[in-house]
Amino acid sequence: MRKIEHIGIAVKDLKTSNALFKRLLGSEHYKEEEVAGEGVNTSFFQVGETKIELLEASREDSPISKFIEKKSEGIHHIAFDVEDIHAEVLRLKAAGFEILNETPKDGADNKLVVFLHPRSTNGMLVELCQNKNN
Ligand SMILES: CC[C@H](C(=O)O)C(=O)SCCNC(=O)CCNC(=O)[C@H](O)C(C)(C)COP(=O)(O)OP(=O)(O)OC[C@H]1O[C@@H](n2cnc3c(N)ncnc32)[C@H](O)[C@@H]1OP(=O)(O)O
Ligand SMILES: [Co+2]
Repeated sequence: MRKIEHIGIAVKDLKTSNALFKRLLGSEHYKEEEVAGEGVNTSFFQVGETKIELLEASREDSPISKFIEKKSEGIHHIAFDVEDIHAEVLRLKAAGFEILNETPKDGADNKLVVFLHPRSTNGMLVELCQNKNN
C-alpha cells in the first residue's frame, strides 16, 4: 500500500455536500463522475496528497442508498493506492482477507479497484486503487 488514495463519504445529495465540503476544505471539488456500474455519482476534492470522494446513490439499489438507510451519511470506505493490484489481491487473500471482487473493476478517477469485505477488516470497507496509467 503506497498511501491513502481517498476517503469515501456517503452523502444524500452531492450538490449540498459539494457546498459543505467547499466551506470545510476551502477549495472546490475538481471533478464529478458517475460510475454507473457501481450505482454512484462521485465528486472529488484534493486534500494534500490524498482526496475526499463524495458518493451519492445514482440508482435505487446503490450500495450507498443501503448504507445511508442502515447507518447514516458519513465515512463509507478507505481507499489505498497500490502499485500492482493483482499482486496485492494475491497477498491479501493469502493473508486471510475477504476479497469482494478478485478481478479489478473500473472505478472513478481513472482507477482499477478491488474491495475487501468489512467483516475481514475490523468493520471498515477497504478499497484498493491502481492508476490505469501505471
Ligand atoms: C468504484 C467507484 C468508487 C471509486 O472509489 O472509484 C467507489 O468507491 S464506489 C463505492 C460503492 N461501492 C461499494 O461499496 C462496493 C463494495 N461494497 C459492497 O460490495 C457492499 O456494499 C458490501 C458487501 C460491503 C455490503 O453489502 P451488503 O448487501 O452485504 O449490505 P449489508 O448492509 O447487508 O452489509 C453487510 C454487513 O456489512 C456492513 N457494511 C456494509 N457496508 C459497510 C461499510 N461501507 N463499512 C462498514 N461496514 C459495512 C453492514 O453493517 C453489515 O454488517 P452487520 O454487522 O451484518 O450489520
Ligand atoms: Co472509492
